Amino acid sequence: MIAVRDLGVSRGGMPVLAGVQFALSSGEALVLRGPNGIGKTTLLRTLARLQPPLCGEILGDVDDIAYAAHADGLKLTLTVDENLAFWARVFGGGDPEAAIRAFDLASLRDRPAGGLSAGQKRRLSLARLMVTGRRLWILDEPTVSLDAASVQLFASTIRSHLAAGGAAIMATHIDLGIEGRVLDLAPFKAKLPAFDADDAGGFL
Ligand SMILES: Nc1ncnc2c1ncn2[C@@H]1O[C@H](COP(=O)(O)OP(=O)(O)OP(=O)(O)O)[C@@H](O)[C@H]1O
Repeated sequence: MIAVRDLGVSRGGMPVLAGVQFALSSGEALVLRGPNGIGKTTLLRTLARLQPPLCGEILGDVDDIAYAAHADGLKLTLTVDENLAFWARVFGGGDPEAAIRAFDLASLRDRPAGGLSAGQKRRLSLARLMVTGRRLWILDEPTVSLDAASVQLFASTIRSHLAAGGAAIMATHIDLGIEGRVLDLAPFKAKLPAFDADDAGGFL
């Protein structure tokens, strides 16, 4: 569903990761691991084509991708129901009622998203993925703000998505109990360009 060859990514003009390679098929999950600042968000944004790669290739259809960033990206004045209906209309995808059930949102359906708690907003944001109908979910720290029960709802949604032929790439520090591969990004840390003292002129 997606394959990456010799990919280099950058942030703020600086190389962050180099030589990243992997391929992911339908039904598979890939978890990105690595310390703070290694480049998980930068890689996910690049895979979602929100920023261009520094070098290398990303193979796969961008229209397969639904991306959920750190920020929840909700329409704060719309209700839970209206948010899901909006995204279902935009993507022409899945069933909002299934998403409401999967993330236990029935009792919140008439509440404006702006009036939800952080964890409730996160549940709505993840429910949104289901109505996109997209096959490849790219998720940045999806469980932030979720309580233990909501983490289980999320894990079970991911399992169903994989079983239905979807795929997921996510950065998370917690073990979701999902069968999947782990990609440690530490070995792909980009080397900074060598410092040339001659170029520093009279500044040293
Ligand atoms: N807005 C920015 N401008 C410039 N550099 C940035 C910016 N945001 C992040 N960086 C730098 O880019 C590098 C990669 O950051 P990134 O957010 O991708 O890491 P991460 O692995 O997702 O980190 P975390 O686990 O803390 O979320 C880091 O060295 C970081 O300092």
